[in-house]
Amino acid sequence: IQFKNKTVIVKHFDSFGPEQWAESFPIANGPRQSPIDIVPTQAQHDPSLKQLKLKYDPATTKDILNNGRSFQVDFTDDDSSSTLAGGPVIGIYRLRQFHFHWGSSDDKGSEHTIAGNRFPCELHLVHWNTKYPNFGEAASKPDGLAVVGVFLKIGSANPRLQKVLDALDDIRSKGRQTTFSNFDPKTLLPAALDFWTYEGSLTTPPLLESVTWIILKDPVSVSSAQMAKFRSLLFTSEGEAPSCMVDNFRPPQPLKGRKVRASFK
Ligand SMILES: CCCCCCc1ccc(S(N)(=O)=O)cc1
Ligand SMILES: [Zn+2]
Repeated sequence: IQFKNKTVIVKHFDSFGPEQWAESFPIANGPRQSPIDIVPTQAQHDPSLKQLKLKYDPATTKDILNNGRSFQVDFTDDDSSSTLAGGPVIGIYRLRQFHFHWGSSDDKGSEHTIAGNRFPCELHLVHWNTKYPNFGEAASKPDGLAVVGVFLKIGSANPRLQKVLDALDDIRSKGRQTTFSNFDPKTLLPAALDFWTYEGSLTTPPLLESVTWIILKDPVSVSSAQMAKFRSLLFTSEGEAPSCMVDNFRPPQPLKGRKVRASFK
């Protein structure tokens, strides 16, 4: 908030897109920002990368929330019932939440792109390193977070998404939250867990450079009708002039010399 000749200028991230974030978060122009454009021919196959080990317990599902930027399904993370290990990471990372990014039309929406190709939607499964006491602490460490990214491409309706999409009616507006239980995020993943990996950041403020990104090569399907359901959410709270929650993706950022490794040939 700035006071200028007695008028108040209030800046919210939500009403200021990615181009303005650097004003409040200089790290927006940092050396390891996300997302990036992945160029498969320039990724280096690393045979030393381990197999990705994802172990999710549906009983850790806590709730589903519209946070005004996306919607997320939260998981209890006070024990290691739902974890990520192997792949590029050392140690055990606990699942905290998953959320999505999508466009106002099917030709855009993903944050990462593949050789310039955009997908209509991208799923992020957010995990934190158990060498730190909690998510908030981990979020500020260079090896604190690991996010698995999954592309969604237009095709047949995805039955695995339906339980999530059916809950959206209860969380249309910012700040709305409802119970959500017994969900296995593994059902949202493709059959093969081949991935690209690189060191990056959160893709929304505070843009902290604490994320080991693990982007799955194979997309999962979503139908255009299901995409319309995502677009029925609102950025705005009840009582505010409604604004459809669409285009909540940050565009690709400069690679700045980083190497992208592939787990597959
Ligand atoms: C100390 C508070 C940090 C809150 C960080 C919330 C957040 C989580 C994941 C992502 S994303 N899109 O990179 O997966 C962005 C933001
Ligand atoms: Zn995200």
